[in-house]
Amino acid sequence: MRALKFVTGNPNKVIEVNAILGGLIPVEPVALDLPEIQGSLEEIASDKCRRAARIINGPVIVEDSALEFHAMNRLPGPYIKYFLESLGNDGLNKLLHSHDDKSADAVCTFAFSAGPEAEPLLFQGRLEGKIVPARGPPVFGWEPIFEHKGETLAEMAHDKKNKLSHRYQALVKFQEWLARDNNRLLICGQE
Ligand SMILES: O=c1nc[nH]c2c1ncn2[C@H]1C[C@H](O)[C@@H](COP(=O)(O)OP(=O)(O)OP(=O)(O)O)O1
Ligand SMILES: [Mg+2]
Repeated sequence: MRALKFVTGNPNKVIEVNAILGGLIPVEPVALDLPEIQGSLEEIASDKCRRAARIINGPVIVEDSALEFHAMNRLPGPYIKYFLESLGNDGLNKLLHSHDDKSADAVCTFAFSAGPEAEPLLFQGRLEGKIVPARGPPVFGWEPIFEHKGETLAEMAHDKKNKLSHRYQALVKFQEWLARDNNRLLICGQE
């Protein structure tokens, strides 16, 4: 089977995507941190995917992750990476100090393109939670401050995160699409 290229600068995403897809299709990471436009989650993921398809010149996936604070009209949203780099998990908590509503959504938008001429297809997943002072190992991004049903993502066992996360929800939709028609065969060829 041909491997499907996954263009991302984030090794933690690669680990999770491989764990979630569990060998259904072979995924080959391409370590590139592509530029990201401003816009809706869908516009950002589609644009990143078009850039990736031009570079790879063949089938490719990318994903964009957002963190939406309900009290802040869903900001930082797709700009969470820069907020996290500038403010840290502690600073992200402080943004919500004056708000009673600490609820937040983690959103993952996967985009697949068959090649440079093709329009990207989008698969989005969402996980509800709330922003709390950091708990658990600070290994991956904002995991320590995103609590879902009493546990932060950093405290949660990896197996468990990978069966309920925003990334999992998005990949369920991608797997449904792969299972339809001959889509998987089209991308990966014969076994
Ligand atoms: O499950 C997650 N749990 C905790 N943190 C997470 C998660 N997923 C993404 N993150 C962080 C990484 C980055 O700080 C930001 C998303 O930004 P985002 O542009 O999508 O990721 P990135 O630039 O690291 O990699 P890429 O090259 O695929 O764009 O949220
Ligand atoms: Mg990025």
